[in-house]
Amino acid sequence: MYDEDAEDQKEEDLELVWRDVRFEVPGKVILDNLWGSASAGRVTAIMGPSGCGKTTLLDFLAQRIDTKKRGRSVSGSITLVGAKARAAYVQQEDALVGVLTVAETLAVAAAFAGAPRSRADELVREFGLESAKDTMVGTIFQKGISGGQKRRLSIAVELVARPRLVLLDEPTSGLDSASALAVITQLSQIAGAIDQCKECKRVAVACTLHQPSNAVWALVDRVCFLAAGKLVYFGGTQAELLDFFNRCEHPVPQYANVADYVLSLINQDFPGHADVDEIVAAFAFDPPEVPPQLVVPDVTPPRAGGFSRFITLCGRGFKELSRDVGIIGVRLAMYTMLSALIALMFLDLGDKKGDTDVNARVSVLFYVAAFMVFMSVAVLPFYVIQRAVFVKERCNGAYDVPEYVAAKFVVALPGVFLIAIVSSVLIVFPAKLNGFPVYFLDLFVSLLVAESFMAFVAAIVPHFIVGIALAAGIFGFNMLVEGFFRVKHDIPVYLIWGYYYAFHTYTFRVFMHNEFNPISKFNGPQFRDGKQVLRFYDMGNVNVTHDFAVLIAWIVFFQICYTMVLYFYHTGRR
Ligand SMILES: Nc1ncnc2c1ncn2[C@@H]1O[C@H](COP(=O)(O)OP(=O)(O)OP(=O)(O)O)[C@@H](O)[C@H]1O
Repeated sequence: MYDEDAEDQKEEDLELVWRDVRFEVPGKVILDNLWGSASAGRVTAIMGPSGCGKTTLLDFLAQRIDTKKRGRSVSGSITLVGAKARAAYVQQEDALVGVLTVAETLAVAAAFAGAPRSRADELVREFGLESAKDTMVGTIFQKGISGGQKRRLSIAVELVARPRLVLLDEPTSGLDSASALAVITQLSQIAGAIDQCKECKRVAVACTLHQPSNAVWALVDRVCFLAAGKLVYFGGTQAELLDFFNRCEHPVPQYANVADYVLSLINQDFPGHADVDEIVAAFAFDPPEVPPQLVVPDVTPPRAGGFSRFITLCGRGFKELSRDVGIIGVRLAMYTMLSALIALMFLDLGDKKGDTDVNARVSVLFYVAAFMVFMSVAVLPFYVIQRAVFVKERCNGAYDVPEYVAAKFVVALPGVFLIAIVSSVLIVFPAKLNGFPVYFLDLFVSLLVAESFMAFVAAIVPHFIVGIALAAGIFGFNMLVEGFFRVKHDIPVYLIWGYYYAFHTYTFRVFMHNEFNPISKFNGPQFRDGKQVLRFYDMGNVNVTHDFAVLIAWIVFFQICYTMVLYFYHTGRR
């Protein structure tokens, strides 16, 4: 976005000017030679009927259009005149961490930005969020603050770093008229730096708006009306506007809501609209001359150091983990219940030495390697839900991809450890299986592979339902070829690659080796000792260290894939 050069910080006001903006996708011109500006101290509204290109224009101004996509043509200039400035973009959808309170959300935003904690308290007051300060934002399990409070919080989060240019997409969408007025009043005050601190400077605010009430309209200083991607009007909201529509022979009726009137004139989706092309042509207005200095490189917003951002991410992640029953509580309950049932099913198995007991041991180990690992799919929806927050924060420059991935991995460790230890204790001791430490470590590392795989899958799928289907399919295949249903030398040659590729194979082999290698005697006619069982399953030469190394390599591989997908595909550019 827009850069701030501290050395060159000028005191004068700034103005963002856009000219000749054109955006075309195959078969459609979405923005057609638009111009306009947003200047400090003013609220500029971008308005027009649904689908006219408001969000696209805002995305263009925020440099969030993916110009490299095939078939697209994007042109036009954005010029920042006057002081160099830092920009903030508030997207239409609220992407907030549900289990944090309002105060915590702002404190985390302040920590990412390297701003003092007092800045968070200031914003709580400025945005009228004091009564909801200690209330959670809200999750699918727990109702939190209201929609209006969420909107205000989303805006406040982006203002932590005191941007000089604020772009907002539909800041009043879904709000009742009183809340909408409160939000625009706040933005108007920020624009004019009214009642603000002495280091506050005037701010340029540009936002898209739908149907403003008269009270909201009175707070808008300039308006840019669009229709089907074309500029219908840009200028003041009072005499200048009335004058223009008078000249076009569409005078605004006395006492009418001006915005409603203009919107109904230019909305070509319904009958009763004016000849929009005529109005567009009538708006023959020369764009203002723009001084030559251009300041539009990518912005790196002010932020704390990399390690500090990583610590903030870990702190927030642990809070999420401890508060969101869905992430770990439900999974822990599932694993505990299932492990207890396994223990009941295979009670004292270690004391029994018949052939059917060999079968029971192999079965329980296969079941744990296959199904207990499979249950990791439960975490996938949470990764997908968290993605929206990641994209917003990354796009707004709060942190970079590597620290996010590293923090997510660190945060996952205690939960996976807890699940693995609870499950291992509940199964190994009642069933009297061998080698608790290796059994536990195998389950722990395998669950981490599955967790890393889920993170990767969650990053590549459009929706978690697709992710669950994809992960279930791949896990199903892995189970098929891991050496239980058919021992390695019986797997058809065209599927043997699956045996080596499936990480389940290595989990199962370590379990088997750990269980059967120490058993010196079986009573059955088929098996005399554990080594014979291992040979039967083509696992006589298993090297536990090698298999652990393969599992760890899978963790690293999936984490790298996860990082790459986030880096290249979740840029926030549309
Ligand atoms: N990448 C794209 N490819 C194809 N069409 C697009 C693309 N981006 C936007 N559009 C189309 O361009 C038009 C303008 O979209 P935009 O979201 O900017 O409208 P809007 O004015 O913000 O609408 P609303 O008020 O309903 O949110 C829409 O018809 C949309 O479908």
